[in-house]
Amino acid sequence: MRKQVIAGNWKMYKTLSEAKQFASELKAKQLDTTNVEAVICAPALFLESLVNETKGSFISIGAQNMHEEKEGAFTGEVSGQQLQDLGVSYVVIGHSERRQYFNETDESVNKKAKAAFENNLTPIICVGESLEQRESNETESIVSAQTTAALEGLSEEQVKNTIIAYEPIWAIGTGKTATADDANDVCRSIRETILDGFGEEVASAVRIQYGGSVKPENIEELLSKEDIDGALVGGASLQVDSFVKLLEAGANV
Ligand SMILES: O=C(CO)COP(=O)(O)O
Repeated sequence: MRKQVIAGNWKMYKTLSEAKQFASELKAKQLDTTNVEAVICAPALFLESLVNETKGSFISIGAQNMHEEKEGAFTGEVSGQQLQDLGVSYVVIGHSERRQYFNETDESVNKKAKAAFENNLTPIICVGESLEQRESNETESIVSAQTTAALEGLSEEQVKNTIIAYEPIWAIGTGKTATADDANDVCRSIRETILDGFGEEVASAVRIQYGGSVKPENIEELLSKEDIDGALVGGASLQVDSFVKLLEAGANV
């Protein structure tokens, strides 16, 4: 059975003191995390403090982006090497907000995925269609093309250790969630794309999250589906109580 991954994507929210407060409250919770991985993907500025605050606990820390080069004259950017050195263990790559506002492309996503593995970071690679694409029945072809491009040139072992987050753009921050069956159908099609490219063993190991208005009220149904192995959560990850409920749902699948 694949272990569930519940990751909070804090986006550009919280101050450092709020972030530290969140981590210390969450760490104090008694949670059985045998069947779930808990990840907080925070603004780069908070990563070092959060790694220190959560050391030895069930919580892992992730970044929300990285640059593909190891180092260089790239003002304002953060490298995989720098993240690894801080003790960060996950990195979100190709979030739709970065594709939309910061010119992230399938090609840069692929370069970043490779750089993540070079620095022992687990990539959470985001794919997803717009409302227009969904309405013209292009969802599976778009998502499949994004997945293929993102994973190009990775080894079987690396793909097994990749997390794919299926986030339909129209469901992000809108309160609209894909139905659990629709989300599962797209997650299954992502797994089939991986099966075609990398074979059965890899496809059955890779974890595929759903993201887009996930909250305590809808997570159980989503996680009950065969091909959904966790959630990437924005708004509902910002409060400790709500994040704990999401983790409990993951632990109880
Ligand atoms: O973009 C998301 C997570 O990466 C989803 O955000 P919401 O959960 O706020 O819809």
